[in-house]
Amino acid sequence: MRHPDAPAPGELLGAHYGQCFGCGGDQPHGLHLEARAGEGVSLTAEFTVQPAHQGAPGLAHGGVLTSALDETLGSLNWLLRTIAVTGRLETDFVRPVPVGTTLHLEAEVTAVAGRKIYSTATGRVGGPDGPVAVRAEALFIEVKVDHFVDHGRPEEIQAAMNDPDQVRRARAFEVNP
Ligand SMILES: CCCCCCCCCCCCCCCC(=O)SCCNC(=O)CCNC(=O)[C@H](O)C(C)(C)COP(=O)(O)OP(=O)(O)OC[C@H]1O[C@@H](n2cnc3c(N)ncnc32)[C@H](O)[C@@H]1OP(=O)(O)O
Repeated sequence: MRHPDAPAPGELLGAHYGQCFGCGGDQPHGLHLEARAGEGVSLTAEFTVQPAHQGAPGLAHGGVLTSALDETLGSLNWLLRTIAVTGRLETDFVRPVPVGTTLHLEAEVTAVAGRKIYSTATGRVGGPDGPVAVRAEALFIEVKVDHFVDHGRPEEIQAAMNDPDQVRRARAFEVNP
């Protein structure tokens, strides 16, 4: 399943889009999640809960934690070199996550069937081997670049197509043997 041209284990994966809420470096409101390739079709990522991410006082909002899991699972696309979007995402919230906590995430693809990519992720607190705070199971569906061109707001699509860095990133996903 791992694409032969996938980033090597240990390599930082970078952002798939600068304005992405999950991983974009140019997105001031974002999570700034950084993912690193693992062995096989797996990866690790880290995200530190900021005061802007609160639900209850001093605690992370569940939807923000789900976004971090979604982004981590979506980053597996880099290893498959496939463009895919989240079709289904189920999250278990196991422990509350205080502001200031670094969530240590790991994700892996468990099966691929046609356009369907099944994956799982966990988020641990206190270190990469700490207790599980959140976990998720997901189904991503493979799409073509047209999915974004057809449905995205024209302003952002045009800006993305005029940005050589973005075009290079999108192409990296579309070169499939
Ligand atoms: C210039 C621009 C550059 C851009 C460069 C971009 C770079 C790369 C960006 C990546 C970005 C990632 C970002 C983070 C991850 C998100 O957050 S993605 C955003 C959230 N997700 C979405 O917006 C997806 C919205 N949903 C959809 O568009 C459509 O429902 C989908 C997912 C494309 C599927 O529609 P479809 O293509 O018509 O496929 P469909 O035949 O319905 O389903 C295919 C199969 O999946 C199954 N399925 C579909 N949905 C479900 C479901 N919810 N539950 C169970 N089964 C399902 C179907 O039953 C079917 O199964 P089979 O019959 O084949 O066994």
